[in-house]
Amino acid sequence: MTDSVSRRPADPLIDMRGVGVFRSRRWLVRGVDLGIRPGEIVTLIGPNGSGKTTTAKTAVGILKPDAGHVARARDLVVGYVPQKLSVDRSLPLSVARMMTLTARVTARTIEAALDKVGIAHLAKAQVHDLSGGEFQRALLARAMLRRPGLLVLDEPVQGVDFSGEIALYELISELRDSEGCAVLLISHDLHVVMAKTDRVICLNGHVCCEGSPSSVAASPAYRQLFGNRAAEALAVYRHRHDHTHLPDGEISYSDHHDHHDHRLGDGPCDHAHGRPHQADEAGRAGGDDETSDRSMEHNHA
Ligand SMILES: Nc1ncnc2c1ncn2[C@@H]1O[C@H](COP(=O)(O)OP(=O)(O)OP(=O)(O)O)[C@@H](O)[C@H]1O
Repeated sequence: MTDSVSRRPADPLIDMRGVGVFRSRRWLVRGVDLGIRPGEIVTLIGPNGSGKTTTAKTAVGILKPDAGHVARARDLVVGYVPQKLSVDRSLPLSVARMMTLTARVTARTIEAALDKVGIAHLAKAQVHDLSGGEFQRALLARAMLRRPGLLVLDEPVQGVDFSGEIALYELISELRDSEGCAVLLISHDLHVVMAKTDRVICLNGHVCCEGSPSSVAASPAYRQLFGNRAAEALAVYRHRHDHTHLPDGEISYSDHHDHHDHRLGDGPCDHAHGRPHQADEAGRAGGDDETSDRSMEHNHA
């Protein structure tokens, strides 16, 4: 069920409760709670196929949930940059022209939008000549033309090298500040993206855990993994995986709770009640740690 609600300033832009998406006789995601407030940067992380794109698409209304409830602010404008884009980069197409494919805008508006993302000088360049980072910036500029209240970026650093990744995340954070939009980011990059993220949600068919990156970045375990230099600029998220994913999408908890109740909230996470794990202020998550194992694989620092 999907609702649209009129919004007071503090209300969430998106509020998903117990959302499930069922396709091809299985739950792609199940029991997902996700809230996005105005101006917030929320990052969805998780392994391939863990349901990040499915969750984001359901959040913005591209997919209809088969269970649960999604409420969206009635006046919400979404700028969505998908993971795969239908722009054929081999066709002759200038950057400025690409900007007009999804919106009727003046040359001046295009120039201003490209300027905001630092590629005003590339307006006449061919899309197929752009570097990975420049292309992502052009896509960002295009999405911003709608003046979105929520910018959704599915893997925005594809084809971008490590220093380009950092610059792009910085740009996303600057855009949030200058344009006042919330951002929903999807990323594999556990370590880089989180320095610019307010809240991280780890997905694996359901919400495994969530928390603030700063609490995690302060963790001694993180410094041990990535070193002090990395800790200053980057952050990683650790969590205790204390449950088993059953084939039917249900979650079995080691503490005998065989159904889950993954409520989003600001308070501490109580695993005894089957809620997603939340790192404490010192970033201690304890237990076995598959997320930080993955983050080690992604560490280019
Ligand atoms: N329409 C569909 N019908 C059946 N299965 C689907 C459909 N869409 C996605 N899936 C499957 O659902 C799972 C979750 O897909 P999704 O794209 O949401 O994952 P993801 O976490 O974004 O993955 P990645 O990091 O690889 O992009 C995958 O196993 C995918 O193959």
